[in-house]
Amino acid sequence: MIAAVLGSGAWGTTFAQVLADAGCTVRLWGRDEALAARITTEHENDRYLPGIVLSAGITGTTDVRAAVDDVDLVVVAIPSQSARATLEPLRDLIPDKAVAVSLMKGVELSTDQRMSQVVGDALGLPPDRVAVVSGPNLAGEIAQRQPTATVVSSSDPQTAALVARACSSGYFRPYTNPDVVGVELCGAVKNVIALAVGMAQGRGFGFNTTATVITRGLAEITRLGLVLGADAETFPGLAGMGDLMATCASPSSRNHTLGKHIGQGMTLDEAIVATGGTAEGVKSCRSVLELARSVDVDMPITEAVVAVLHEGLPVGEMARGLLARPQKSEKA
Ligand SMILES: NC(=O)c1ccc[n+]([C@@H]2O[C@H](COP(=O)([O-])OP(=O)(O)OC[C@H]3O[C@@H](n4cnc5c(N)ncnc54)[C@H](O)[C@@H]3O)[C@@H](O)[C@H]2O)c1
Ligand SMILES: O=P(O)(O)OC[C@H](O)CO
Repeated sequence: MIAAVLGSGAWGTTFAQVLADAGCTVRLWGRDEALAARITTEHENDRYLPGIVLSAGITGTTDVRAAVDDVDLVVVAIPSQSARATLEPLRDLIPDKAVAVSLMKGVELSTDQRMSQVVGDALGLPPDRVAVVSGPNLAGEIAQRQPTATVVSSSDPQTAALVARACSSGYFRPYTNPDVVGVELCGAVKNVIALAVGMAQGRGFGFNTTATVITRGLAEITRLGLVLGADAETFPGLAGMGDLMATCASPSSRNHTLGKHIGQGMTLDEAIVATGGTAEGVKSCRSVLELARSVDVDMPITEAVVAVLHEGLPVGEMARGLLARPQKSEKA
């Protein structure tokens, strides 16, 4: 199979490597010409994955037309809020046989759409030609070929199976799941929960607080997902609990790290610079909250993250506010 990966950041480059190791010919598109040349000739992406020797089966390019010519897979790994504008000009260039794959974990501001919806809209593809990949997939570990599993989801089982075959290797094990809504919401909202965990840890709180935020975070992801038609079995799976555990535990998670900087007293601008890379939850917390409000779902942790990052709530007030809410049943 021939794959074009759009976005030569940490995850796009790592997934290009996964595809190459699984036997695909991979064209990795990015905007930086010097970096694209180094990917092709030196087999390295020193900006995002320093120290990793990339497979010789990956060619870097800045020519998006050439990248998608006659491909079987168009894989998208750019920040969620930039996806639509980047993809729309490619609408007439996607081969009839090709399937699009979103690696992004966000919700679009202004439309509140999940990224598979944005990709389908922007490229003019029906849902059965779009898949998503989401799970406990920290790029730095996978780039070192450490073993992990993931979830490939599409409304069309054949599309999911095709993408799973394309990325399956000795260290990367995809499971398929038809619940696109659940898989994508898990990926987007766990970033918001990881921000909250980071904030708590930055304030000096310990494991009980971390476990509380993760567990109640999963409860709020589940509440939103079920109202939007997701399958309850997705949430304790790899895309749900699996990814929450990885992102909330790892110091290499950008969302977790950014939250920690905020907890330690940085402003949002300072924390973005200190973190580097894309922390999707910073923007998606707003669209997730909007989505939740549109279907009348209570998401107190998400609401608190929005209040701290975008509405001036002092981070020291966050725990007090969450714990002062009225008593309720754990199952409500
Ligand atoms: N890094 C991970 O471990 C990881 C794992 C799974 C999913 N993801 C998701 O993958 C997506 C991409 O994350 P990443 O880690 O690769 O981010 P990154 O910050 O490492 O790289 C982003 C890439 O997108 C490019 N880019 C930025 N704005 C652009 C624009 N307007 N048009 C075109 N290209 C643009 C950047 O130059 C860079 O190459 C995010 O949605 C993230 O949540 C990341
Ligand atoms: O570094 P983060 O916080 O974007 O998380 C990376 C992946 O989504 C973990 O699965």
